[in-house]
Amino acid sequence: MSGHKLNFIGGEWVAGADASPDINPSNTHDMIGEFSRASAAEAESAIAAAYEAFPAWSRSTIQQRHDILKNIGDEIIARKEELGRLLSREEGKTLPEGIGEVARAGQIFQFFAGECLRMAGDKLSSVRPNVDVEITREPIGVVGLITPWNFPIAIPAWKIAPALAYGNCVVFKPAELVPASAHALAEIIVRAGVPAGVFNLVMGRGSVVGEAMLKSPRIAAISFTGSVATGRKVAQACIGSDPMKKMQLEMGGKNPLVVLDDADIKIAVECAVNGAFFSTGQRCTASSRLIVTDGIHDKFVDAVIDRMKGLVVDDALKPGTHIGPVVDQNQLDQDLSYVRLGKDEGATLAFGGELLNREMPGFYLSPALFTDVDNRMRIAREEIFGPVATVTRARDYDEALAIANDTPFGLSSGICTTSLKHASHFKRNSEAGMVMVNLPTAGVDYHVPFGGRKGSSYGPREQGRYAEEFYTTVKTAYTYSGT
Ligand SMILES: NC(=O)C1=CN([C@@H]2O[C@H](COP(=O)(O)OP(=O)(O)OC[C@H]3O[C@@H](n4cnc5c(N)ncnc54)[C@H](OP(=O)(O)O)[C@@H]3O)[C@@H](O)[C@H]2O)C=CC1
Ligand SMILES: O=C(O)CCC(=O)C(=O)O
Repeated sequence: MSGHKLNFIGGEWVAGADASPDINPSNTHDMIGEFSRASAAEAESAIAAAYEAFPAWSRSTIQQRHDILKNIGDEIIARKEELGRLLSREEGKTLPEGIGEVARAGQIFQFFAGECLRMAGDKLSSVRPNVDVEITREPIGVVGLITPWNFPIAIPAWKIAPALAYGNCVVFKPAELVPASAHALAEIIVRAGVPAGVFNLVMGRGSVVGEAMLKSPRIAAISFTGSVATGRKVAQACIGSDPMKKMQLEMGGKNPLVVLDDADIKIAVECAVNGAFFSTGQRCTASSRLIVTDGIHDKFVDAVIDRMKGLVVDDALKPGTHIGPVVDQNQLDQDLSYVRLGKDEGATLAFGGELLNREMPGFYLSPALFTDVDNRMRIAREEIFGPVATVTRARDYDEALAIANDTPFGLSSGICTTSLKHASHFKRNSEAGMVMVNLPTAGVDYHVPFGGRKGSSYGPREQGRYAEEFYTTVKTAYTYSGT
């Protein structure tokens, strides 16, 4: 196991029980490196180290926390090209997307550096005489952060940065598919001067490391992003543990983009293609359901297909690539099985959905567009998490809105229209946590809340100043000052 990258536990870089290879999905002959895989016992020592470090870190000054987070953010931004290349090599999003994601991670750390200084409480009069009431926020303790593979640095950043900013200690378990970005981030965090035990990186399997975190009574809260199935397991474990854990779950989406007759067609096509297929459709905010009114339907579908014909699917690092490979064989199998299912369900595969050969072996799939899709079909209800989108025809705005809301999910939604009346009505009546007007459903700002409703999310919002709701606990103090 010599030469493999190590976990960071209690202030030390330590080898795991074994190691696993990190493979480039654009070229499966390219191994990025080998990364330690922790055992349950190693996960427990990370939790113990975090638990021990918590009393001192929770009392650290806001200046200390600010400086550490700012240093982290500054280094990430200064190295965005190099780190973006690493991210694109291991996850398969294009190089501009990889660099953009790294820059966003840096901005998130810088934002939360500022938030340390802005932490505030409330001072109120009591309903009783000579009594004052103070409401303050305190850190919650050790937080376990479990992240997915599709945003290998931005999602860890938007969990780690607020966790540290508000005085919590962190045990971070990245997805096994993307350890290189997580490890690079950990090196930066360590270099920025975080005291021993405050931040711990525990790479390894969800079923081993993740489960150990869920079982531990020393972890006060879990923030998870990933699939609905795993999210449910996390929720059950958090409720079942003693004491119960606070939890924040970000799960899937089946996000509608409504296109009305009066839409600017160029904007609508760009929103659809970007939202559905960029980042290989592997975004929980992807516009996987296009809901199009009668008058524009045929013109819109033709224009989207024309645009899709010009999309270059190739090696993520190659200049000119618009869409990189699918992340791995499992996800590719899932995407292909939904393409088969769509045809079996009676939808029309209007474009794509084919395996592609490129110079090197990788998981290449042409983006797929289904038309004649009934919203009851499984391809319109279940998250596919690949470059596969459906088009459903609607009579008018009212029917389009009803179809948009008819889903078990509620993460993001969008509408393309030039009508202020319809845009305003949609913003008020869309059953989603994030609503976009003439913008793709994916691609969000880093300083405002992120999260959804229904089956998409559970618990307080992530990101922006709303993040403090999850990463702090409220204390109400009463003082009697005498007569
Ligand atoms: N909403 C979103 O942003 C995402 C949704 N997905 C959806 O999930 C599907 C499967 O992707 P997958 O990566 O397997 O998603 P998972 O939900 O399984 O993985 C997300 C994270 O949870 C960890 N994990 C897995 N099992 C457990 C467990 N029992 N206890 C604690 N942690 C666990 C994973 O670890 P490890 O991977 O190391 O085993 C990973 O770090 C995708 O096809 C897509 O539909 C996936 C990613 C992101
Ligand atoms: O759309 C975005 O910018 C973020 C998407 C995301 O967080 C996700 O897919 O998990």
